[in-house]
Amino acid sequence: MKLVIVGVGKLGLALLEGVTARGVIPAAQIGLLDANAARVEDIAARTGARAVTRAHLGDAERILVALQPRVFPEVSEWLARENIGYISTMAGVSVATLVRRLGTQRVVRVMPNLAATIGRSQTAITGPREAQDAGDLAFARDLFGAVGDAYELPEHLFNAFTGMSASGPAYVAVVAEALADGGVRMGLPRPLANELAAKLLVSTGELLQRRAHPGLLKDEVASPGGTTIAGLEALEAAGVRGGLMKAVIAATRRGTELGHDQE
Ligand SMILES: NC(=O)C1=CN([C@@H]2O[C@H](COP(=O)(O)OP(=O)(O)OC[C@H]3O[C@@H](n4cnc5c(N)ncnc54)[C@H](OP(=O)(O)O)[C@@H]3O)[C@@H](O)[C@H]2O)C=CC1
Ligand SMILES: O=C(O)[C@@H]1CCC=N1
Repeated sequence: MKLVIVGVGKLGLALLEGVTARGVIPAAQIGLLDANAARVEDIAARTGARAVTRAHLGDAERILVALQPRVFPEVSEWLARENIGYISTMAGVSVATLVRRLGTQRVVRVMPNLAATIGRSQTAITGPREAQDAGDLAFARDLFGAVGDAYELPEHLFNAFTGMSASGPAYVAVVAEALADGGVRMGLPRPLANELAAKLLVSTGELLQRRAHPGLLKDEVASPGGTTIAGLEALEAAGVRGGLMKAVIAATRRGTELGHDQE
């Protein structure tokens, strides 16, 4: 097997779907291992990947660890194998901790996001020299490059990347929900409001990619004395900018805490 995914939860499944949809690795060469065996059997039947047990782990070329950080100390006791490269998506868990608990330098720390499922993840990647020499870093670059954009990032920036980009879909979903709530408050039917909110985020994202600065788009929309500037005034009064900045700061700090917990 080219890859075994250990922990087929929300992210593990998103990666599996993204990878198999793009044919990066044939589904039959991907193993799946999770605490919930029935769920994995289901996913295996649906995707063509193989449900495996701990006994199969030695057959893997590489293992992708997509577990919650809190279970890693216990799982690492049976996960460690010789001659296997590991790729970890666990928030906060450092390369040093991975190396110590897995007993190998062949570790790659990555931080994708749920958009992997549609091939639009932004994934940070780092790893030590041994992971580079063994081809593990190149493997991760190819894998995550196939399900979005891969960025090699110094490890000291990983928690900031996590707090902004990996947690980001949740913040943006809250923005979408709140916009739709505003529309409903002003009389729009809920299905229409939800659809408009989702489309606004997609179209605005595409417009932003064409402009040098988000402020330019904001200025083009806001007419003097018009509706938008009145809305923007309300946003500033509610402290929305500071709130979003604080969300990234809090999530980054939480990443640091999670890392200390698993050392
Ligand atoms: N969700 C996201 O958007 C992102 C998550 N991450 C990181 O990826 C990791 C996974 O996140 P996410 O997918 O959301 O988490 P989930 O809780 O959805 O997935 C973890 C999976 O691991 C399973 N599991 C728990 N204990 C064991 C065990 N002992 N052996 C095998 N499987 C086990 C869980 O089963 P059960 O539910 O039955 O306990 C679950 O299916 C986390 O470390 C997170 O920090 C990184 C980027 C984005
Ligand atoms: O909330 C979390 O801890 C994980 C890491 C980034 C996104 N989800």
